[in-house]
Amino acid sequence: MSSKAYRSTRSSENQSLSFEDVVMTGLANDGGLFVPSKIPKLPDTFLEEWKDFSFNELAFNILRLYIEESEISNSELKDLVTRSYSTFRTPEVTPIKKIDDDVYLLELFHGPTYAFKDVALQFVGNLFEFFLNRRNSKKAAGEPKDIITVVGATSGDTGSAAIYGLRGKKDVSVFILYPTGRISPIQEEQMTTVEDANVHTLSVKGTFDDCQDIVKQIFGDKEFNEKYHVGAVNSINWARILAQQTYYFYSYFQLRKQLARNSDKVRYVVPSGNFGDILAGYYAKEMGLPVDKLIIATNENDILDRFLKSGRYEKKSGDDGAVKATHSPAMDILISSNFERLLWYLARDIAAKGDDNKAGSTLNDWMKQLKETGSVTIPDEVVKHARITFDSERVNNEDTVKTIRQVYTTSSDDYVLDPHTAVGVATTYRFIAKDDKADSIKYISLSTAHPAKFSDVVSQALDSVEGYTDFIPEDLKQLRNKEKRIKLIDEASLEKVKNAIISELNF
Ligand SMILES: Cc1ncc(COP(=O)(O)O)c(C=O)c1O
Ligand SMILES: N[C@@H](CCOP(=O)(O)O)C(=O)O
Repeated sequence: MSSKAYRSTRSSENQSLSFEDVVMTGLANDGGLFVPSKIPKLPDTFLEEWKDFSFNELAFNILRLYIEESEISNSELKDLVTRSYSTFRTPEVTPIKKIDDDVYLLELFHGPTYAFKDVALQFVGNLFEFFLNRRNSKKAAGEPKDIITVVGATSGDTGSAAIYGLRGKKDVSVFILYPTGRISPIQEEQMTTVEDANVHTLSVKGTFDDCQDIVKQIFGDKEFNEKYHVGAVNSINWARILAQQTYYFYSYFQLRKQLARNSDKVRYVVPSGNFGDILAGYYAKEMGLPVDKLIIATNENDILDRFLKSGRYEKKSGDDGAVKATHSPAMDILISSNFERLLWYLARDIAAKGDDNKAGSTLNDWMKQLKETGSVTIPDEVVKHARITFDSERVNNEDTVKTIRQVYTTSSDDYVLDPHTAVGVATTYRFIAKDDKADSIKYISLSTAHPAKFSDVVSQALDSVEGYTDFIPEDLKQLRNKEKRIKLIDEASLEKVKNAIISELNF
């Protein structure tokens, strides 16, 4: 099987789907996520040959390993990459920033919506347009055109990044569900002030998990899907995970250049919720990028940290089992959808001894158990295997605030972290405290959003520090003066969301 052919994590039959199929379908109709069963290997010479590549050149080369040339030619792919990253505020797209001798931040917030999601969603927006244009240009006059109705769930950042990636695109409508009152005011303004007629925001009374669940149910609704051609912008869409791999490579080479040596081990620390961002790092490592460890940093919604420590994947948080509202709200998630992709590889390589189809049926059983009982215990040998690559920590609100203050007061340039990034940096410092000093280890901690998006928490951390004044980029400040368009859905109900979508589409 080629690395450019895809299958569902829940299928126990041979499957070989194209990149276009998986991008445009989003979620498999058996409820599984699409994966390339074979992860491509980097060319032997990549460390030397790719080290001076620009962000765009690296992105092109990585994407090429996963997409057939017969689907997207070299010149088309180069054009998609160039257009996607021309919207960033820095030519480096995702620069790294040294905050002390052992810690570097990977700044992923230089795109249009100031969040790491832009790296993938600028590309995904252009991909949807590319595939739709090509399909529609082949239609005879009078034949109905292909359209896509994107339905996404957000805990704050995916929504605006998707909207900015898709606004005004021909034949695309976008519906974004977000939990009422559980996103920051700027995030809400970013999503609801966009005037393009193809953009719709639905504020749903419930949690992010309710919104994500409704989105997945909409994908499973055959009749609705056939009529409206539902598309995904969440990281259930493989193109999101693929595009997020680029910055692991780019940051690795930037670090090597700054250190001017190759001897140190490199670890990535990733503030995690839906497990998409760190999963991109897993692919990069499996492809051959020399990464020592991938470290999951969770807030108090800690399903991932609990899994690595106990082997039990269990949907609960806090004493009452409900999702906690934390200082890093974009990670207030009980079930991490992309974890299923990692479990598939672990099941295939360990429990199913390399058999793709057996891995599909194992995964299906695990996911059924999780749905029916709220938890699943994964076999020991599988968990042990996961621990070779992954480690984890859980960071509470107090430590999040402390870390923002610590980095601001100790950095030479008064550096301000956003609270999600602070969860990662707090985790990084805990690992440094327990490191084996015989080894030289460098940490790249992912900085996933601009602090201005979460100014309440940042103010809580820094208002009492002498000399601190908050900084909000001018374009974000301007949003306050714009009119908001919000449709309230007063219950987390599939029917109510579907009806809202249908009535907006027919308006
Ligand atoms: C700012 C921020 N940091 C971290 C995360 C967690 O990333 P992931 O859901 O890919 O694990 C999110 C949400 O996706 C986010 O918006
Ligand atoms: N934190 C996310 C939640 C959705 O995750 P996704 O990566 O699957 O789109 C957000 O900000 O919306």
